[in-house]
Amino acid sequence: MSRGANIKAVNLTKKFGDLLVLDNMNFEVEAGELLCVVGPTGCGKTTFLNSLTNLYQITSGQILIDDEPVDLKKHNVSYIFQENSTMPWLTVEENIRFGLDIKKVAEKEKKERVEEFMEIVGLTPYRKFFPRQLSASMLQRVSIARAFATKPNLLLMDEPYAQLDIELRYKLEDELIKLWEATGTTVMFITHNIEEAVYLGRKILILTNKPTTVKTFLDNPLPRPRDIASEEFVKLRNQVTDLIKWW
Ligand SMILES: Nc1ncnc2c1ncn2[C@@H]1O[C@H](COP(=O)(O)OP(=O)(O)OP(=O)(O)O)[C@@H](O)[C@H]1O
Repeated sequence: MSRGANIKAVNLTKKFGDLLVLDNMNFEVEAGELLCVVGPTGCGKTTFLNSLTNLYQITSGQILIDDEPVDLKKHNVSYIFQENSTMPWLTVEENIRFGLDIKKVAEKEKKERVEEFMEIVGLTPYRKFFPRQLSASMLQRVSIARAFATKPNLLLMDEPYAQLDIELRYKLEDELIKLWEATGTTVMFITHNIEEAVYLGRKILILTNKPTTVKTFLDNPLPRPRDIASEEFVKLRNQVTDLIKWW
Protein backbone atom coordinates (compact mmCIF):
# COMPACT_ATOMS: atom_id res chain seq x y z
CA MET A 1 0.00 0.00 0.00
CA SER A 2 1.40 3.42 -0.91
CA ARG A 3 1.19 6.09 1.72
CA GLY A 4 -1.00 9.01 0.77
CA ALA A 5 0.47 12.49 1.05
CA ASN A 6 -0.87 15.31 3.19
CA ILE A 7 -1.36 18.57 1.27
CA LYS A 8 -1.57 22.06 2.74
CA ALA A 9 -2.29 25.29 0.90
CA VAL A 10 -1.30 28.24 3.09
CA ASN A 11 -2.31 31.75 1.96
CA LEU A 12 -1.82 30.50 -1.60
CA THR A 13 -1.91 33.37 -4.11
CA LYS A 14 -1.17 33.26 -7.83
CA LYS A 15 -1.21 36.20 -10.22
CA PHE A 16 -0.48 36.33 -13.93
CA GLY A 17 0.80 39.92 -14.24
CA ASP A 18 -2.03 41.99 -12.75
CA LEU A 19 -4.58 39.18 -13.07
CA LEU A 20 -5.29 37.69 -9.66
CA VAL A 21 -6.34 34.05 -10.17
CA LEU A 22 -5.84 32.30 -6.82
CA ASP A 23 -6.62 34.55 -3.89
CA ASN A 24 -5.25 33.63 -0.49
CA MET A 25 -6.43 30.02 -0.44
CA ASN A 26 -6.16 27.96 2.72
CA PHE A 27 -7.05 24.32 3.11
CA GLU A 28 -5.66 20.97 4.12
CA VAL A 29 -6.11 17.58 2.47
CA GLU A 30 -5.51 14.69 4.82
CA ALA A 31 -3.26 11.81 3.82
CA GLY A 32 -5.19 9.14 1.89
CA GLU A 33 -8.12 11.46 1.13
CA LEU A 34 -10.27 11.27 -1.99
CA LEU A 35 -11.00 14.93 -2.61
CA CYS A 36 -13.16 16.30 -5.42
CA VAL A 37 -12.61 19.91 -6.43
CA VAL A 38 -15.46 21.75 -8.12
CA GLY A 39 -15.49 25.31 -9.40
CA PRO A 40 -16.78 27.43 -12.27
CA THR A 41 -15.14 27.37 -15.69
CA GLY A 42 -11.94 29.35 -15.79
CA CYS A 43 -11.72 29.83 -12.01
CA GLY A 44 -8.17 28.54 -11.84
CA LYS A 45 -8.40 24.79 -11.18
CA THR A 46 -5.68 24.00 -13.68
CA THR A 47 -3.59 26.90 -12.41
CA PHE A 48 -3.90 25.37 -8.96
CA LEU A 49 -2.69 21.96 -10.15
CA ASN A 50 0.15 23.52 -12.12
CA SER A 51 1.17 25.45 -9.01
CA LEU A 52 1.04 22.26 -6.98
CA THR A 53 3.41 20.51 -9.36
CA ASN A 54 5.76 23.52 -9.59
CA LEU A 55 4.96 24.10 -13.25
CA TYR A 56 3.95 27.61 -12.18
CA GLN A 57 5.71 29.63 -9.57
CA ILE A 58 3.20 30.84 -7.00
CA THR A 59 3.12 34.56 -6.23
CA SER A 60 2.93 34.20 -2.45
CA GLY A 61 1.99 31.71 0.24
CA GLN A 62 2.93 28.06 0.24
CA ILE A 63 1.89 24.64 -0.96
CA LEU A 64 3.24 21.90 1.29
CA ILE A 65 3.34 18.16 0.75
CA ASP A 66 3.85 16.34 4.04
CA ASP A 67 4.84 19.70 5.55
CA GLU A 68 7.60 20.34 3.02
CA PRO A 69 7.75 22.53 -0.07
CA VAL A 70 6.88 20.51 -3.20
CA ASP A 71 9.88 18.59 -4.53
CA LEU A 72 8.94 16.26 -7.37
CA LYS A 73 12.17 14.29 -6.96
CA LYS A 74 11.07 13.42 -3.47
CA HIS A 75 7.27 13.50 -3.57
CA ASN A 76 5.79 10.87 -5.83
CA VAL A 77 3.07 12.75 -7.73
CA SER A 78 1.16 11.47 -10.78
CA TYR A 79 -1.15 13.40 -13.10
CA ILE A 80 -4.06 12.20 -15.28
CA PHE A 81 -5.50 14.62 -17.83
CA GLN A 82 -8.71 14.79 -19.83
CA GLU A 83 -6.86 14.22 -23.10
CA ASN A 84 -5.41 10.88 -24.11
CA SER A 85 -1.81 10.77 -22.89
CA THR A 86 -0.79 7.31 -24.09
CA MET A 87 2.26 6.82 -26.35
CA PRO A 88 0.94 5.71 -29.76
CA TRP A 89 4.02 3.58 -30.52
CA LEU A 90 3.77 1.52 -27.32
CA THR A 91 1.40 -1.36 -26.55
CA VAL A 92 -0.96 -1.33 -23.56
CA GLU A 93 1.51 -3.16 -21.33
CA GLU A 94 4.43 -1.01 -22.51
CA ASN A 95 2.43 2.14 -21.86
CA ILE A 96 1.66 1.03 -18.30
CA ARG A 97 5.30 0.08 -17.81
CA PHE A 98 6.50 3.43 -19.13
CA GLY A 99 5.66 5.23 -15.87
CA LEU A 100 7.77 2.71 -13.97
CA ASP A 101 10.74 2.96 -16.35
CA ILE A 102 11.08 6.64 -15.58
CA LYS A 103 10.78 5.97 -11.82
CA LYS A 104 13.61 3.40 -11.83
CA VAL A 105 11.76 0.50 -10.21
CA ALA A 106 13.47 -2.96 -10.04
CA GLU A 107 12.70 -5.21 -13.03
CA LYS A 108 10.84 -7.94 -11.11
CA GLU A 109 8.65 -5.42 -9.36
CA LYS A 110 7.94 -3.61 -12.63
CA LYS A 111 6.59 -6.82 -14.16
CA GLU A 112 4.43 -7.53 -11.12
CA ARG A 113 2.98 -4.04 -10.99
CA VAL A 114 2.21 -3.97 -14.72
CA GLU A 115 0.31 -7.27 -14.38
CA GLU A 116 -1.50 -6.16 -11.22
CA PHE A 117 -2.76 -2.82 -12.52
CA MET A 118 -3.47 -4.05 -16.06
CA GLU A 119 -5.71 -6.68 -14.47
CA ILE A 120 -7.51 -4.24 -12.15
CA VAL A 121 -8.51 -2.01 -15.08
CA GLY A 122 -9.53 -5.03 -17.19
CA LEU A 123 -6.95 -4.64 -19.95
CA THR A 124 -5.01 -7.92 -19.65
CA PRO A 125 -6.68 -9.39 -22.76
CA TYR A 126 -5.60 -6.28 -24.70
CA ARG A 127 -1.99 -6.16 -23.53
CA LYS A 128 -0.53 -6.28 -27.05
CA PHE A 129 -2.93 -3.73 -28.50
CA PHE A 130 -1.72 -0.28 -29.56
CA PRO A 131 -3.61 2.92 -28.60
CA ARG A 132 -5.10 3.30 -32.09
CA GLN A 133 -6.89 -0.04 -31.54
CA LEU A 134 -8.52 1.08 -28.27
CA SER A 135 -11.69 2.99 -27.39
CA ALA A 136 -11.65 6.27 -25.45
CA SER A 137 -12.46 4.54 -22.17
CA MET A 138 -9.76 1.91 -22.69
CA LEU A 139 -7.23 4.68 -23.34
CA GLN A 140 -8.22 6.34 -20.07
CA ARG A 141 -7.84 2.98 -18.33
CA VAL A 142 -4.29 2.73 -19.63
CA SER A 143 -3.54 6.18 -18.17
CA ILE A 144 -5.14 5.23 -14.85
CA ALA A 145 -3.20 1.96 -14.62
CA ARG A 146 0.04 3.74 -15.57
CA ALA A 147 -0.51 6.38 -12.89
CA PHE A 148 -1.44 3.91 -10.12
CA ALA A 149 1.39 1.51 -11.03
CA THR A 150 3.91 4.15 -9.96
CA LYS A 151 2.27 4.01 -6.49
CA PRO A 152 2.00 7.79 -6.20
CA ASN A 153 1.57 9.46 -2.84
CA LEU A 154 -0.57 12.01 -4.63
CA LEU A 155 -2.64 11.51 -7.76
CA LEU A 156 -3.96 14.62 -9.52
CA MET A 157 -6.84 14.07 -11.93
CA ASP A 158 -7.93 17.01 -14.10
CA GLU A 159 -11.44 16.24 -15.44
CA PRO A 160 -10.27 12.83 -16.62
CA TYR A 161 -13.70 11.54 -17.61
CA ALA A 162 -15.22 14.70 -19.06
CA GLN A 163 -15.08 13.41 -22.64
CA LEU A 164 -16.53 9.97 -21.95
CA ASP A 165 -20.13 8.91 -22.27
CA ILE A 166 -22.12 8.39 -19.10
CA GLU A 167 -21.96 4.60 -18.87
CA LEU A 168 -18.18 4.50 -19.28
CA ARG A 169 -17.81 7.31 -16.82
CA TYR A 170 -19.73 5.32 -14.18
CA LYS A 171 -17.51 2.29 -14.77
CA LEU A 172 -14.30 4.27 -14.51
CA GLU A 173 -15.54 6.07 -11.40
CA ASP A 174 -16.03 2.68 -9.74
CA GLU A 175 -12.58 1.57 -10.85
CA LEU A 176 -11.06 4.69 -9.39
CA ILE A 177 -12.76 4.01 -6.03
CA LYS A 178 -11.48 0.43 -6.08
CA LEU A 179 -7.92 1.54 -6.82
CA TRP A 180 -8.05 4.31 -4.24
CA GLU A 181 -9.30 1.90 -1.56
CA ALA A 182 -6.62 -0.64 -2.49
CA THR A 183 -3.69 1.80 -2.55
CA GLY A 184 -4.30 4.51 0.06
CA THR A 185 -3.12 7.20 -2.37
CA THR A 186 -4.30 10.77 -1.82
CA VAL A 187 -6.44 11.67 -4.85
CA MET A 188 -7.41 15.20 -5.94
CA PHE A 189 -10.06 14.92 -8.63
CA ILE A 190 -11.13 18.05 -10.49
CA THR A 191 -14.56 18.01 -12.10
CA HIS A 192 -17.36 20.25 -13.36
CA ASN A 193 -19.83 17.48 -12.70
CA ILE A 194 -21.56 17.78 -9.32
CA GLU A 195 -22.99 14.26 -9.42
CA GLU A 196 -19.51 12.89 -10.06
CA ALA A 197 -18.07 14.92 -7.17
CA VAL A 198 -20.75 13.62 -4.76
CA TYR A 199 -20.37 10.06 -6.04
CA LEU A 200 -16.60 9.98 -5.68
CA GLY A 201 -15.47 12.42 -3.05
CA ARG A 202 -15.03 11.76 0.63
CA LYS A 203 -14.44 15.51 0.78
CA ILE A 204 -15.61 18.16 -1.67
CA LEU A 205 -13.73 21.42 -2.09
CA ILE A 206 -15.94 24.09 -3.62
CA LEU A 207 -14.16 27.05 -5.17
CA THR A 208 -15.54 30.54 -5.83
CA ASN A 209 -15.50 32.44 -9.07
CA LYS A 210 -12.28 34.30 -9.97
CA PRO A 211 -10.34 35.49 -8.08
CA THR A 212 -10.63 32.02 -6.67
CA THR A 213 -10.72 31.18 -3.03
CA VAL A 214 -12.17 28.36 -0.95
CA LYS A 215 -15.94 28.64 -0.66
CA THR A 216 -16.63 25.48 1.33
CA PHE A 217 -14.83 22.31 2.27
CA LEU A 218 -17.58 19.71 2.69
CA ASP A 219 -17.55 16.29 4.28
CA ASN A 220 -19.25 13.54 2.31
CA PRO A 221 -20.14 10.75 4.75
CA LEU A 222 -22.42 8.77 2.38
CA PRO A 223 -21.63 5.04 2.62
CA ARG A 224 -20.32 3.15 -0.42
CA PRO A 225 -21.44 1.86 -2.80
CA ARG A 226 -23.33 5.10 -3.32
CA ASP A 227 -26.71 5.15 -4.98
CA ILE A 228 -27.18 8.30 -7.08
CA ALA A 229 -30.96 7.92 -6.87
CA SER A 230 -31.11 7.61 -3.07
CA GLU A 231 -32.67 10.33 -0.97
CA GLU A 232 -29.43 11.12 0.90
CA PHE A 233 -27.44 11.33 -2.34
CA VAL A 234 -29.94 13.68 -3.99
CA LYS A 235 -30.03 15.82 -0.84
CA LEU A 236 -26.26 16.26 -0.79
CA ARG A 237 -26.12 16.85 -4.54
CA ASN A 238 -28.73 19.60 -4.18
CA GLN A 239 -26.81 21.10 -1.27
CA VAL A 240 -23.65 21.29 -3.40
CA THR A 241 -25.63 22.69 -6.34
CA ASP A 242 -27.05 25.43 -4.11
CA LEU A 243 -23.58 26.35 -2.91
CA ILE A 244 -22.34 26.48 -6.48
CA LYS A 245 -25.28 28.48 -7.85
CA TRP A 246 -23.91 31.59 -6.23
CA TRP A 247 -20.30 31.35 -7.35
N1 LIG B 1 -0.07 30.99 -18.39
C1 LIG B 1 -1.03 31.89 -18.20
N2 LIG B 1 -0.83 33.20 -18.45
C2 LIG B 1 -1.79 34.11 -18.24
N3 LIG B 1 -3.03 33.83 -17.76
C3 LIG B 1 -3.29 32.55 -17.50
C4 LIG B 1 -2.32 31.51 -17.71
N4 LIG B 1 -2.89 30.31 -17.35
C5 LIG B 1 -4.14 30.60 -16.95
N5 LIG B 1 -4.38 31.94 -17.04
C6 LIG B 1 -5.63 32.60 -16.66
O1 LIG B 1 -5.98 32.15 -15.36
C7 LIG B 1 -7.39 31.94 -15.26
C8 LIG B 1 -7.66 30.52 -14.79
O2 LIG B 1 -7.31 29.59 -15.80
P1 LIG B 1 -7.33 28.00 -15.55
O3 LIG B 1 -7.02 27.36 -16.86
O4 LIG B 1 -6.47 27.67 -14.40
O5 LIG B 1 -8.85 27.78 -15.14
P2 LIG B 1 -9.68 26.41 -15.01
O6 LIG B 1 -10.55 26.57 -13.81
O7 LIG B 1 -8.76 25.24 -15.04
O8 LIG B 1 -10.51 26.45 -16.34
P3 LIG B 1 -11.52 25.34 -16.93
O9 LIG B 1 -12.68 25.31 -16.03
O10 LIG B 1 -11.84 25.91 -18.29
O11 LIG B 1 -10.76 24.05 -17.01
C9 LIG B 1 -7.96 32.26 -16.64
O12 LIG B 1 -8.48 33.58 -16.60
C10 LIG B 1 -6.78 32.18 -17.56
O13 LIG B 1 -6.94 33.07 -18.65
